[in-house]
Amino acid sequence: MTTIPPGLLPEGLSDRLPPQAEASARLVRRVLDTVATHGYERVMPPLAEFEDTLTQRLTSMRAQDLVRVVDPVSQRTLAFRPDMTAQVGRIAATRLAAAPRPLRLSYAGPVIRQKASQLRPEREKMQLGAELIGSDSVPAAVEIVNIAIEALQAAGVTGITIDFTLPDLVDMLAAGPLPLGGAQVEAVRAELDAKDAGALAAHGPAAAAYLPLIEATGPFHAAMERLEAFSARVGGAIDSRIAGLRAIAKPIGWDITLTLDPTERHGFEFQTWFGFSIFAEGFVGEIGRGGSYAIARADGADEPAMGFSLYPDPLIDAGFGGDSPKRLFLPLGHDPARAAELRGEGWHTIAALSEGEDGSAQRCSHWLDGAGPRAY
Ligand SMILES: N[C@@H](Cc1c[nH]c[nH+]1)C(=O)O
Repeated sequence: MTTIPPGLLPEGLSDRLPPQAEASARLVRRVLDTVATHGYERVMPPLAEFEDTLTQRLTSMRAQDLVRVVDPVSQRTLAFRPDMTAQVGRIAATRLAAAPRPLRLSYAGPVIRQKASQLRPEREKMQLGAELIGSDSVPAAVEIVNIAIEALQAAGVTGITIDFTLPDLVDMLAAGPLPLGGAQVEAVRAELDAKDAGALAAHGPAAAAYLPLIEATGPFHAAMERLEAFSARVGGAIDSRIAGLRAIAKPIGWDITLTLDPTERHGFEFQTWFGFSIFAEGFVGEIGRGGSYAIARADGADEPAMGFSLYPDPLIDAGFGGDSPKRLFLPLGHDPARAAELRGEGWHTIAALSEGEDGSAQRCSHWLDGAGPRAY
């Protein structure tokens, strides 16, 4: 058997080093502190759990996305969590089943997927977020979207774009005013994903009726007008969804760019009537996502919920939040009380352990010369 070099990690798993590890922790702290001010209390589910309990709560959690291991203790298959929302749902449906609703919970931690995405090679990602359990109403969506924005802004993220979507729109239309056969639904969804008008029309007149949805994409207000015109043509079938989207958009600040992609479903496998993606200027791919969904309760009923998750790793990789504090070298024999004061003022101190140490080699910009810091 060949030995594995000590520095080699499995594909898609990596170390975070200084200063990014601290930048990541700081961003997580700021986001969670902000959501806590809105009453969201933190839960810490385990990194792995029984595969069955992880996949039961959210219908879209497909077993093939999971990294699985056989637990030598229980002899059962365990899976690493690919998304903490499912775990929060399990907690809400079991241990906190009797807690008053709406229940507001927050979380942060690594999640692991079997396959990396097309945009990023990592299989382990930091995920953090908030879930509002007990409602999937428009006011719940307003709360969740605005807290997501506030938390990102408090962490220093600028140039935020929110892209709204209606994840179950095609299903709803296919079951109502624009009927489609079983196989046709999938074909229409695929062509809408590809925004391929020609291919959509080629599936026949029933499919072609969905063409205006391709046009109802882009900057929010113009796209909403096209969606309204479409709704009028199908007997006002999606008027209530449109009113919901308008109500959610209304309180969002002018500094946020809003867009609409009503049939976007990538990443919205379990969301119901409302979904949104979060982008930050200069970063490829989403940095967050959220929406409405249903949690399966122990009694078989579904409980409505609304939430968001952030994936801040792309921001951290790009150096976001990496502003390192000033480092001060403390020579042997320094005044510990003065050093404590300076730490209180924001310095990070690096204390000499032996004679002859060089503070600048420890990346210190200053050293403690008597009572005050002096630059190298
Ligand atoms: N956890 C979901 C987003 C979400 C949170 N709550 C509802 N939806 C995701 O990462 O795709």
